[in-house]
Amino acid sequence: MNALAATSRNFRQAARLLGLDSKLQKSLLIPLREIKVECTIPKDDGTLATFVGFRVQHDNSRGPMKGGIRYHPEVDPDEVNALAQLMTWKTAVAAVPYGGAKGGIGCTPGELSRSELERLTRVFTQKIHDLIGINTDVPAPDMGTNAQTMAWILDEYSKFHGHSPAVVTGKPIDLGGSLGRDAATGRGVMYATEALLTEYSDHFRINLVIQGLGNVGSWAAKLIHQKGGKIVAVGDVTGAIRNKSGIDIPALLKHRSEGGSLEDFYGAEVMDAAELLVHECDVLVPCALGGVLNRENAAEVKARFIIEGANHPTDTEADEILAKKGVIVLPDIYANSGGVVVSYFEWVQNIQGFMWDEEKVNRELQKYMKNAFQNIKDMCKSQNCNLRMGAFTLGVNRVAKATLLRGWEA
Ligand SMILES: NC(=O)C1=CN([C@@H]2O[C@H](COP(=O)(O)OP(=O)(O)OC[C@H]3O[C@@H](n4cnc5c(N)ncnc54)[C@H](OP(=O)(O)O)[C@@H]3O)[C@@H](O)[C@H]2O)C=CC1
Ligand SMILES: O=C(O)CCC(=O)C(=O)O
Repeated sequence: MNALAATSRNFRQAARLLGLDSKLQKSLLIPLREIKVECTIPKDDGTLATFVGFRVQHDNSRGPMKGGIRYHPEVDPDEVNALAQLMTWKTAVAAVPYGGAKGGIGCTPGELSRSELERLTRVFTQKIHDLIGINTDVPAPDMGTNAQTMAWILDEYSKFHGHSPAVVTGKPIDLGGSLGRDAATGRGVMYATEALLTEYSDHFRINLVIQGLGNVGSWAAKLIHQKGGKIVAVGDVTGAIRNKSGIDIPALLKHRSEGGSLEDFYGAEVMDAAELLVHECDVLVPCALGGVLNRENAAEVKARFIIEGANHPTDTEADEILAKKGVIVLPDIYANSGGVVVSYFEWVQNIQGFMWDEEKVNRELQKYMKNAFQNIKDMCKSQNCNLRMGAFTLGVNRVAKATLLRGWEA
């Protein structure tokens, strides 16, 4: 079952629990708009290269649509559709006044030069500029994109519409970005882990495994390590390493920032990357691709808890296998919502023309994460369901309410 089928299935299950009628279900499920554009750029060697870009705007009943832009070879319409839908439920779970969207370009960013990436981003922005905007759809970074990508979108968009910092979030601080946004998704993962462990276990005196050391994974690793969590194995696209006494995360991140690879890090031993997700640990934190937990490996997972830093890391079959094993899964639409929460703070700061200090950003983020966790738990209790369904029913219910309040008059 692909990500779209799985996400839609979770939606339908939540809608049934909530007793939503079938017409409303249909209206909530079908995206408001799907955009597909051809992006041709001259490469540095003078030859042309054509890429396909997507933006799916799923729902705007609670506010402007919001979601990242991904640059990855596996970006396809179904995946972007699923990720846009997840954003609709995520913004509702987080209680930020947004709908959901997601975009992406099918490309391998590592194979493009900086100037090729800039040209590609500008061409994509030219093709979608009249469909995004401060009050319509506000992009942000996702896999393969970063603050620099947002700066190029902001610059290109502003050529058509005048200086518009609030059209993207996750941009550089010097262009109106928010303090704390770069760390926000990883920090949110840390707060989510803390909330779950406080509920079920012995706080941060536990062993963790983290997959992905990009924006989300590296910040999550750093902040969880600071809290006393022992990270016994990590992996990225090149492989994985382990150390049962705990990896020195600051040293590892410094080593990587200086161009070092996992393989040549002295403080851990290289392990088979395929074993990472089934490595002995208490908490598994996938922070890379979708669908990494599936029927091939779910039965072998040793963790008691899974914190979904990535979007849709656990496919439907894995979800069922893990539930039977008693593994508790903290779902993506809550666990990685710290990014969009601080994106909301960034957008608010841009509109107010006022900058918050980082302490306020982090304090507010913690408040949002705590409230959402409590709301999910309440939903789990009233619906007698697991955390994923608790989050889905919470999000879907809020979007359904907003949709009904707006009315159906043509
Ligand atoms: N950025 C954000 O604010 C948010 C991101 N997310 C989700 O978090 C996940 C990660 O995003 P983000 O950190 O931004 O992305 P990045 O591009 O910054 O990092 C991705 C990481 O995943 C690793 N990776 C890629 N492919 C594989 C693979 N096959 N096996 C193992 N590791 C792999 C990369 O390895 P390498 O370092 O070697 O390239 C990198 O460490 C995505 O699912 C994204 O949708 C969710 C909410 C917000
Ligand atoms: O910060 C944002 O607007 C969205 C981040 C994102 O794409 C996500 O939460 O998956």
